[in-house]
Amino acid sequence: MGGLPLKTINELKDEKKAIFSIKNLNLWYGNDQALKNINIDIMEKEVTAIIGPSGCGKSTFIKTLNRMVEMIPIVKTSGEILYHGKNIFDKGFGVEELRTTVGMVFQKPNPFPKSIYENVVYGPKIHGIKDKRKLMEIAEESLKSAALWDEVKDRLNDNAYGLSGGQQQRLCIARCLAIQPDVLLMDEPTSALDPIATHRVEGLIEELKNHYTIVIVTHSMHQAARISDNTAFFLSGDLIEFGKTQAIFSKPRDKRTEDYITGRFG
Ligand SMILES: Nc1ncnc2c1ncn2[C@@H]1O[C@H](COP(=O)(O)OP(=O)(O)OP(=O)(O)O)[C@@H](O)[C@H]1O
Repeated sequence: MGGLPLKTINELKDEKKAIFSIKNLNLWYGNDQALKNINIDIMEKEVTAIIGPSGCGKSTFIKTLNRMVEMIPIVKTSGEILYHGKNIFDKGFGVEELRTTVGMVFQKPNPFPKSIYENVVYGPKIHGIKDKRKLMEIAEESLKSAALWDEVKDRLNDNAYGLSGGQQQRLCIARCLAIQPDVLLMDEPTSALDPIATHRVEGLIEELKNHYTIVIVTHSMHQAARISDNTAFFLSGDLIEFGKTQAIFSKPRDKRTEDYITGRFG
């Protein structure tokens, strides 16, 4: 019987799907255009790094993915962002749900002024989980996934502000994981951390990508090269180049990308 040729394992591996498909995305703050006709696919269970000089639109771009940027009243957008095939800008699209499944970790760790435990179970409690045993299970699992459990298991009721910066950032990651997101947006998550804490969070990101899709804004070329699968280089609101990180860093197609990654500007 005839039929389609069997696919090799490598071909099957390459068949990851796009979680986000961004099509002709434009964004303005008042009259100033910050994103210009962006087209990019964010692939499932891969790390996509967003790089580029200060003010090029990196943060704006990732905050558009969970529609957080629209909290700023002067923001206008055009184009489409398909999330699992549905346009997030469509009327009736569930923004609250989007912000649950697309979690965000910020530059500076921002735990709540509550205990370590309460920080992690905050989201699940809001989503109606009341059972104490279930909440404890979620806390343990999330803290383990964020590689923090061993350091905090004996002091879950201590205030989160007593943790180091690196621990606070991993706690914020645990807080995101507790509501079972499928995407993690990270806006320079290690810029406020020392090299050892940075190393731990980078190791954690490599581990997390087995389960989650990650988009990370970074100013560190080394970090982008070390931890990402794909890299997007932005300049003045334009997406100059996007592709496999290895290719971008070894053979950039655009002279401007090359100048940026070799430190000639930015
Ligand atoms: N709330 C705002 N109101 C008006 N303009 C803004 C606002 N936020 C950002 N912008 C402008 O949009 C452009 C892109 O800013 P954005 O913060 O996205 O850049 P970035 O690449 O993340 O910069 P950085 O690396 O310095 O964090 C800049 O010109 C910035 O001044």
